[in-house]
Amino acid sequence: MKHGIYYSYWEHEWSAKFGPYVEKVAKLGFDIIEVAAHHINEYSEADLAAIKQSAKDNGIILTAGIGPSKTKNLSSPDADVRKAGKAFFEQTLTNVAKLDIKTIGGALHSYWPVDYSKPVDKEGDRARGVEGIHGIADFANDLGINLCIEVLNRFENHVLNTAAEGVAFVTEVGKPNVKVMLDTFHMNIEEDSFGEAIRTAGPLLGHFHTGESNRRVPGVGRMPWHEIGLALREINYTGAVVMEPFVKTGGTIGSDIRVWRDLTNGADEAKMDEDARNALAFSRFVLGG
Ligand SMILES: O=C(CO)[C@H](O)[C@H](O)[C@H](O)CO
Ligand SMILES: [Mn+2]
Repeated sequence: MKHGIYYSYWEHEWSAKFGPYVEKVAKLGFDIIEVAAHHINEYSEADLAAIKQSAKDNGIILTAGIGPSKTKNLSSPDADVRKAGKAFFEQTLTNVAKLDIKTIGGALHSYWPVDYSKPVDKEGDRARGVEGIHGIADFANDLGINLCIEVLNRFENHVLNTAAEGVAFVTEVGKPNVKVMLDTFHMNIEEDSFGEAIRTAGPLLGHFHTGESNRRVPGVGRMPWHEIGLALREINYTGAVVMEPFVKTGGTIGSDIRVWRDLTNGADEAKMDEDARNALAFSRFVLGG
């Protein structure tokens, strides 16, 4: 098991440059940095080459996260949007591969966060989502990338809210590089049992996000970490465990994540770093790896 952190912990915008964080997370002791792929198509070839080299020099693996915008929604009822989504993913995956990234996770099958001022068509969106993911899976596979379909809570997405729904979706897609992704923050809202949800995903679990129920770093709240660690060991999970803390107000990240109060307790960057380092030690101990 390898442990990582989403660099957005320190940032306010998904567009924030992730290059400088490679060295920072290495110094904190992480194995992985997760980067936002939302704006990767704006990086130059030279930028991508430099980041890849920095990861190599620092012994860091990169993974990618993405919340596709409404205009790139693979499950949209509008065929032009689906087409734009496919083109966007092909370009994004091509650039992601330049960083040797083997895992991209998020609401790849839909868009995020969902606009609930419009009527919801769960069945239709799900069917088009299966088709959309099926349509980009081989492209990703040829680049050596796994598509990890994130199960989100009801307030952020309607298509997949439970591990069981994630497993049914991924099974229907039926491609070896399309996997289920779970996140303890979302599971805490939707699942009856953390252990059971992880066992339900079993060998299909491709990526795992962690955070407390208020999205603070693992180890400071009331998440049942021992139960989660036992279940991950039971299914012999050897993939990435990426903590995804969101503690700062402001910017697009603050508003997309609905962070309306300072969850850092006024921490400066040094204290944020220390919190991340402590959360990593806690995660290695309780979850393994
Ligand atoms: O858990 C999440 C959203 O609540 C997601 O992992 C990411 O934050 C989102 O896809 C943006 O990268
Ligand atoms: Mn997540």
